[in-house]
Amino acid sequence: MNGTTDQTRHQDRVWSVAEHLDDVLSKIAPLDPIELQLLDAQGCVLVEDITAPVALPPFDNSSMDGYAVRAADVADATDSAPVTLTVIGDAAAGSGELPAVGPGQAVRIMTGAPVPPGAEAVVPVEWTDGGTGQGPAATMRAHSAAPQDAGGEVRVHRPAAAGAHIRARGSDVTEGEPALRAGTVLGPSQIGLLAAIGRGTVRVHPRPRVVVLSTGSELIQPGEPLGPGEIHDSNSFQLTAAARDAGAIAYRVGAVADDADTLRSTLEDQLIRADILVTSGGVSVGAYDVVKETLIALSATEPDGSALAGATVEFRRLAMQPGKPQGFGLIGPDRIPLLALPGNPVSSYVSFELFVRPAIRALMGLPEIHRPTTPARCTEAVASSPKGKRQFLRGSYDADAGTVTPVGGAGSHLIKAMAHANALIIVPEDTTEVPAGTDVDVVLLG
Ligand SMILES: Nc1nc2c(c(=O)[nH]1)N[C@H]1C(S)=C(S)[C@@H](COP(=O)(O)OP(=O)(O)OC[C@H]3O[C@@H](n4cnc5c(N)ncnc54)[C@H](O)[C@@H]3O)O[C@H]1N2
Ligand code: MOO
Repeated sequence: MNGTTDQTRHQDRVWSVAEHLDDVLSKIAPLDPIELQLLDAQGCVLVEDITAPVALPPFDNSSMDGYAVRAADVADATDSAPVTLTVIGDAAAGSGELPAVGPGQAVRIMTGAPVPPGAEAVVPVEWTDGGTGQGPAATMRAHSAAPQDAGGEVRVHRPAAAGAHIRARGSDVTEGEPALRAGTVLGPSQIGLLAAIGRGTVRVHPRPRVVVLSTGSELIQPGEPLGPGEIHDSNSFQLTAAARDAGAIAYRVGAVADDADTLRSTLEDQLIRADILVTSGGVSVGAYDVVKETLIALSATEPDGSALAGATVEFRRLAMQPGKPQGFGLIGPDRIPLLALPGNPVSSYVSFELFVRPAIRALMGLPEIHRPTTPARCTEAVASSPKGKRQFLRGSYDADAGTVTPVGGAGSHLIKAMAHANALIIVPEDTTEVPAGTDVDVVLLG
């Protein structure tokens, strides 16, 4: 295959945003499931149906601090004629051995403690004198200060029907019941349920490991002083943060100089820990666009067992602004997806949001892979938008007002405007201006 001719043919064609996205997603499937500890599985998609091996609650227990009693004993209790019961002991949460409650007896019981045999109801402490003999109590006295309250007598001022203030075994989950279905995204409450039914680990699609690599000989690590012509590497930070935000485990590789050998060896080194590779810069038509040069060369090489030969990365122009030049393909023996994003900071971030984020979420098997889009009234006019390109302008979306206001201009170097925006305003391909007050679609950035 003649790689250069092939690439030239692809460069003649302009791809729509949807075509490029479809191409990326068509080559991505959810990662093979693995067994993870509960907290490591947060945000991941369950791949197994989970059946509860135990009932929840596992035993009848009290929902109040009070006294476990026989219902008939307290049926006639009133403020003016309290019923006096003999306290035969305490049932605290975690109590294993419980005294049996006979006629005329009560067990002092704490919230969550098992209901002792013989008891049918719990009378809250506020409906009793708490063992003090001094009228209705507000609380129990601490066991350390008043150990005698675990015995003696209690006066009950109100009746409690059978079952009152008792949480029945299995009233939440019955043993053998389906607890969670495969496909569930594990949030805090799902993780809580899994823990409650005793699961320590679960099978999920793991979070993808995303390696972010910026390129450019002008790039300096933040914190270091700049020399002539140099700028700080912001893309690798922004993209790594975006990868994390999308749900990935992200690794940031410091900026690689515009040198083919360095780029090749860095890619080789990074492949081992990547489920997806993201590069920024070097994809345009300049004389030092090393990402494009290197990956086209590797894609023109037949697979030969070496780490990078036989890659299938294509470079193409998209009908969008920012983000026109893009590269995408598979690389390495494990056919790792690589997305080569343009270097302009807004271009790389917008490209990430549109193409890399859905790819990460597809690798996780998530049901929702795209950012939500909503209509909004544009408060200001957009004087011009390039014909034939879908433009993504930075915007400030106001959910209460249902409006969006453009932030900064269209320039793909406007880092501050991006940082002050919370949405992308979509100006369709066939729209060249947007009068103030027009309804537009906006992508909500979180
Ligand atoms: N003759 C043409 N020139 C350009 C075209 C074109 O069609 N014809 N396309 C323009 C468009 S659109 C874009 S987008 C850029 C893409 O360029 P590259 O991907 O090759 O990116 P670089 O040249 O490496 O950098 C562009 C710009 O962004 C700055 N940059 C790069 N990396 C970082 C980083 N990690 N952190 C912060 N800033 C970064 C870089 O210094 C440049 O200013 O090409 C246009 N040119
Ligand atoms: O995509 Mo370039 O992204 O228009 O600056």
